[in-house]
Amino acid sequence: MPVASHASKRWIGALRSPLGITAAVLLVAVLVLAVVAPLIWQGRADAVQSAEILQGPSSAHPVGTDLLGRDIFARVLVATRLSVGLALLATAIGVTTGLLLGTAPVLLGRRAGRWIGALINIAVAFPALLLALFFAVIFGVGAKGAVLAIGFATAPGFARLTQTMTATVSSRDFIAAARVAGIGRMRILARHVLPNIAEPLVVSATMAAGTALLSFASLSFLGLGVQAPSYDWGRLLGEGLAQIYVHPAGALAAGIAVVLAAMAFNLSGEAVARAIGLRSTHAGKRAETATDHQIAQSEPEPDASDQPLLAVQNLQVSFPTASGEVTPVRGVSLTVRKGEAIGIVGESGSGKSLTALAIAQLIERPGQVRADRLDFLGADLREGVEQSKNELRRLLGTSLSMVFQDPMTSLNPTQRVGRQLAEVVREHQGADRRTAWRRAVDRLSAVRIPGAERRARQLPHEFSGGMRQRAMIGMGVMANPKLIIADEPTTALDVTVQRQVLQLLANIRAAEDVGLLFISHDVTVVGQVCDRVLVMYAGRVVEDLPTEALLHDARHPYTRALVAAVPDMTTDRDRPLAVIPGRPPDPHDLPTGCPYAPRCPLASDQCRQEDPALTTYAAGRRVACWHADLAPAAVPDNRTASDETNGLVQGDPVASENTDDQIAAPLGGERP
Ligand SMILES: Nc1ncnc2c1ncn2[C@@H]1O[C@H](COP(=O)(O)OP(=O)(O)OP(=O)(O)O)[C@@H](O)[C@H]1O
Repeated sequence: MPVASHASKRWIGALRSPLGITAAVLLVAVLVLAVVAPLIWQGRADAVQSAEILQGPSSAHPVGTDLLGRDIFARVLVATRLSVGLALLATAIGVTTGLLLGTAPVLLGRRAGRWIGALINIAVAFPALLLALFFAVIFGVGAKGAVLAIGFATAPGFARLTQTMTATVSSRDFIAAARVAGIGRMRILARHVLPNIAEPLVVSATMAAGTALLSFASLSFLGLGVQAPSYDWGRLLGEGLAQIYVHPAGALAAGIAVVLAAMAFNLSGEAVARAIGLRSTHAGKRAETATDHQIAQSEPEPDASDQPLLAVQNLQVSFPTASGEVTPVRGVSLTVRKGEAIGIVGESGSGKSLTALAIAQLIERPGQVRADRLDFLGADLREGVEQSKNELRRLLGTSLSMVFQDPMTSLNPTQRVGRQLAEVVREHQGADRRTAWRRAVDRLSAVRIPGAERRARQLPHEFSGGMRQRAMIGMGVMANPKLIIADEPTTALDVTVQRQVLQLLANIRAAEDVGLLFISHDVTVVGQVCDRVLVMYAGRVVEDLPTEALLHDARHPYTRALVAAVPDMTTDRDRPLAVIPGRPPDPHDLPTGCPYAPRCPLASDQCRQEDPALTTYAAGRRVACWHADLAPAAVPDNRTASDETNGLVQGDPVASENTDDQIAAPLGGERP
């Protein structure tokens, strides 16, 4: 298989390098000696020969003899088992404890995680050897105490590393998708988090073994580790040091053994890191060229006939700040019916994504979601409302899909695509492995991935950007969702692939009668896909209108400015693109009155003093503007001449101020 052969080539390459060869030879020698040395040389090492006390090196005793005439070389070889064995045991204790502490935030939730994080921070601040000495005193003198001491001293560093990497992986979209899919914490940890952090952990563990070996030798040397009559390298070093002026070779032998064994572990860690480093560079390059997003998934639930799929009233999302609270979503109301596509459009920061995340129950503490109503398929999703968590989890997991935007984080890079799709039906429908796999291949074909059977066995980096996105949509429809929430699903794609993906979403909606909540900053794209459009500004819906009305009958000056900023075939290409001047307000510092007033060409004193409510002025049409009636009823055809009326300025969006927040028309975009 190409993946396997590629991976094995890298490992073979790393193993054949001078570093790889040295590390492998040293490690194998140390491990073999640890096993066989006591079997072969134990008798010789323990044989007391009073006639040969403190002899120098000779052919019979290569590094001489000790105070009791015992052969030091044989003793150093025999001590390999205890020295290496105890170091490995201490490392295992350290790694396990570190893993448990580092993954605690994922398993126990944020609050417990914060306490444990604080504990780790305190522990990490102490040098490991100092901690080892501290624990050695607590656990008592002897090998057992030293193992525990070194193990617990290793744990904080490992916990910190695990915690950091877990947090990084946890913020990626495939984890959010798994959570929407209702996959439990333990399983997310085992299937999605640990495989993605395993490689650096293995490298650190190998290097930690080298450090544990040195620490153990130090404790034994100080008399806190292995006690007579047992002996390890640390103890032999101590004994040899007493005679160093008589014959230095005796002391050196144990010292060299410690150095060589520690090198064996550290170099092995380096070699593994290099093999992985090659791989990450490769994967990174592939990922850079990829573009896409992601879905979580779903499964059929009997639908209550004409009840809306999703009913949201006065949704608010807040976060605590140093001076109180900021509320980036300030009272959004919307309804999505079966088979209906609703678009949410607005500039960056208007609260579109937070609205989607709040609906999918993905706002994490300390974020707070409040709503007068938040019903999905008749179930009340609001926090604190008496609901069985398991039922809610199942409902969201089976009936709601999320498609995310981020091209880099859409699929779990360590799992084959087919397996990721199959997991959805295995989790919620208890399908057996083969059935789930067949369904995954079937869904990949349904989203027009050629050679679905073969592709299902590949890893995400082998897919092109558009293909990964289609695979994500395939995952989204693994279990027949009732609602798909797509957050900027085509932003990172080129125009052709974008069109294919939009078509695919439209087909799925038509064929499966799925509701779609489609979020985009691009009014053109929303116009192509949706039946209705909600325009968001500063955390509120400022206009709600059918897509047909978007072009010629929008009433809010902001909507009109968004539409007018999109170039079309009649746009004068010699003039710079039109942009909306100024930037959206900061949710921390909203102006009094209508938040759009500072940018609005129609703003009056009333606008600057009173915030207009979203008001229904015709069936299915709502607007929040004091001057909705004054606004020209349509965008005139000659948009260049009318840009001023729409509040646009001519300017190079790249060169002008506040570029990021302005709507620049997509290249090659079409009018809705
Ligand atoms: N965890 C958070 N804590 C505090 N503020 C947040 C948090 N997440 C988002 N915000 C703020 O909420 C506002 C709305 O964010 P949101 O991501 O919903 O915007 P958006 O309209 O989706 O923009 P974009 O198109 O760039 O994704 C932004 O000002 C953002 O800085």
